[in-house]
Amino acid sequence: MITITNLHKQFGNLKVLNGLNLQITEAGIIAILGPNGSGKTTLIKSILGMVLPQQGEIKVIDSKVHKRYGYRQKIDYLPQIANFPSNLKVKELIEMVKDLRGQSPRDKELIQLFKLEPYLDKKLGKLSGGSRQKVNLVLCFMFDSPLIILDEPTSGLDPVSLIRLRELIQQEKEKGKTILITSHIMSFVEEISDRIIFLLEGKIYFKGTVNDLKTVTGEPNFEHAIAKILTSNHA
Ligand SMILES: Nc1ncnc2c1ncn2[C@@H]1O[C@H](COP(=O)(O)OP(=O)(O)OP(=O)(O)O)[C@@H](O)[C@H]1O
Repeated sequence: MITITNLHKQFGNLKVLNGLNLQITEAGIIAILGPNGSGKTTLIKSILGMVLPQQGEIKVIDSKVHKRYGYRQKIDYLPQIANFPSNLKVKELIEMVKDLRGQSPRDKELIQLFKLEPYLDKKLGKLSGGSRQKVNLVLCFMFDSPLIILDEPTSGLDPVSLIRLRELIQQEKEKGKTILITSHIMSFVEEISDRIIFLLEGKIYFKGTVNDLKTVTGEPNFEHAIAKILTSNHA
């Protein structure tokens, strides 16, 4: 599904990705973890062709991504920060995205799931952070793509919405999709992930299951296992 070879990305003097190699061949839920600033979003944006690396090759669903964007039709993406036009109403934005994408959407079901009906006539600039995130989720899950990339999907959600999101992600996984996800909520990552990828110093430091990480670090608690990697590497 995704093959990344020798990926280098720096912003000015700051080396963020430094010869990163990654292969994702199996479907399922894969969490991309790492400390703040370790390059999770940069990696995701490189996969999406939104960040152009200095060196390296990325293939997604058998297409090389360099300056070709057709493959994005096969990806549903939830950005970490959604810059919605503040004067647009929720329903107007949803309609606009539906027109742009031109695929059959399932917006109604998702609006119901996240209880967004009372907000459809409200302007996006007037919504709370959590409600904006729910709109972001509706836009992302509205289409039926084989690859889903979620950058901090849990951001701002209340516990009930978190449970609904978790169920939704599980349902998408059961359809045989590949789902990449970043989150700083370790309990969410532990519950949902089939595999984790840990980024450190511009490379993949660890790849395996949550249980593999616990074994390798000798820490039965997931949060402590992550902390052990960070403290032993002075990250
Ligand atoms: N467009 C840019 N211009 C300059 N520096 C950038 C740019 N985008 C990212 N960076 C820098 O690259 C580094 C990696 O950023 P990135 O957002 O990929 O990290 P992250 O692992 O997703 O962090 P977080 O956990 O805080 O979301 C950071 O130091 C960031 O400031």
